[in-house]
Amino acid sequence: MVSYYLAICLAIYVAYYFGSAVYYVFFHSLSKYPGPISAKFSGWLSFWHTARGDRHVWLWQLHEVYGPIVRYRYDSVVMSTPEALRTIYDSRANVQKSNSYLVWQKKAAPPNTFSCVDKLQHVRRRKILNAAISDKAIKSAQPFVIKHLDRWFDILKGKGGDWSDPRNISKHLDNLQFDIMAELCYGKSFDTKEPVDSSLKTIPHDISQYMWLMFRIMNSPFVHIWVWLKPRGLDILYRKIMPAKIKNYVRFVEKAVMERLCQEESLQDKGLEAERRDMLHYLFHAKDPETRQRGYSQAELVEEADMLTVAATDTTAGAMAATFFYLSRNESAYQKLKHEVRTQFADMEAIRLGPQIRECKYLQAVINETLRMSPPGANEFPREVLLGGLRIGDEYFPPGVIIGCGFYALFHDQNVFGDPFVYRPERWIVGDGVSEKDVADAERAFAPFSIGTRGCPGKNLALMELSLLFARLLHGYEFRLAPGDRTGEGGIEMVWGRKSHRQYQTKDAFAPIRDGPYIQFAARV
Ligand code: HEM
Repeated sequence: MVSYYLAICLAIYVAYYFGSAVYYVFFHSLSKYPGPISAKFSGWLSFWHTARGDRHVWLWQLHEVYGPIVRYRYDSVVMSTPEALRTIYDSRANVQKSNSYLVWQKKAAPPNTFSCVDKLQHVRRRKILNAAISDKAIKSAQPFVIKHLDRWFDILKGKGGDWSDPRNISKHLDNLQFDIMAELCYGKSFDTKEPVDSSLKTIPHDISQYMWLMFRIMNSPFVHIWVWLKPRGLDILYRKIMPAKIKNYVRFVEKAVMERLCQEESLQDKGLEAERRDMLHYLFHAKDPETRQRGYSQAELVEEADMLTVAATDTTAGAMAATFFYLSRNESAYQKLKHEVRTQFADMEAIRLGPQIRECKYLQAVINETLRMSPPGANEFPREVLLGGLRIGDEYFPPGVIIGCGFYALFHDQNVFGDPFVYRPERWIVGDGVSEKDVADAERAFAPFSIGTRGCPGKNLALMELSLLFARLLHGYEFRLAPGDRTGEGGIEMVWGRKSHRQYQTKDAFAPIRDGPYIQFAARV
């Protein structure tokens, strides 16, 4: 009897699956768009590439085969034109983050700024966050950043004029960036970069693993069920079965933030000014622009500080690792950058935010070109079209459709960049065969921090860190690729789009999962 009912259930399920497949392939509003046949009625192909870590490359391949608009899931399309980029992520676009972002919320409430989907709720949260990561806050963060950078150079450099042992730069940068963000967000230096054993050393790695897991869930065919179950017991269950390391980390963050908040509260009660002006200080004092009351409750502060650390660690450390990869393989770029910083600044002390560093055009070009070749945010940042629909050029997308622009794919579009797999910082500087129009066209197709109200609030902090790191390093030290190292390179045996040994290969987990290159350091002689 049981097997009879099971057979009926299975038959209903199979009939439903085939019925909906026919609907999605032939009658859905996206059926006119090209794409792989299995992607037209399911999400499994997208999930398969997510699980392999090559989803960003796969989206690029799809555009190469099918053109600028591709249906890559039954309910989703990607576009790879500058116009699509500028329309979809514009503040006024009639879209919101897709519901799949809800997988990133640890608890249903309070949501953090990143995973908040509701547009109105996000506007309020974002205004408060902008006040906390203002230019003033970034300037106050500078001494903390410099302190960590200089100590990091000191740890990595060799003795005298000798080259140091080869260092896996990804691992060292994870620890550097985590120390910087912990100092800014939790008000504590965790010193995971120090050459001593510490149980905290693996935390950046644990954060990457957490992102890798969540990104796979976000792009899985069962994401809607996951999101539905979250407030219905899944969050509690997930917290229980969370890997011990992540659990420890979450507890650790809560404790650190609470301690720091107590300090701020006690100073406020005594009417004293805080000496430490880290990001947590600004988050604590951030006001809701409408009510003029404190912007965050304690629970929201913990959530926001944690979110900032996660959002900042792998993205910025990934961009730094990629810059090491490209500079250590491009002698001319390395020499030009070294020449620029050594002529622009009399000594390392002078290397700070300000007009002098803004004049380092080659430094900015190196950063741009790295973020183009290896964008830390490489996916298509999916958006749901809202009531009223969305028009992009001649295309109309009805409400409910998911739309995005694959950042990696667009930044490697041959129509815009000509030689997209070649590392050429010069493409960002007018002169030497590069016209103003060339630079303007490239800039229009390039937004590694995204744009609009959901663009990255940490952009200036990340750019400050990248500029200070490479300007100070090349002023006071030398570095080179460890002889024979090939870690992180593409290769002929890899999939189409990963074949160049001069491109840094990463796995997309919303932020990049990476390894190498191995770098040697020496003091300037
Ligand atoms: C090179 C480094 C970085 C890159 C390339 C980058 C890129 C991005 C991109 C593309 C987005 C949009 C994501 C989306 O639409 O889903 C984003 C959002 C965000 N980023 Fe960054 N980011 C970087 C560093 C940082 C840093 C240092 C912080 C914090 C201090 C940060 C905090 C955030 C937050 C909070 C959001 C969500 C904003 C919102 O939804 O309103 N990021 N970032």
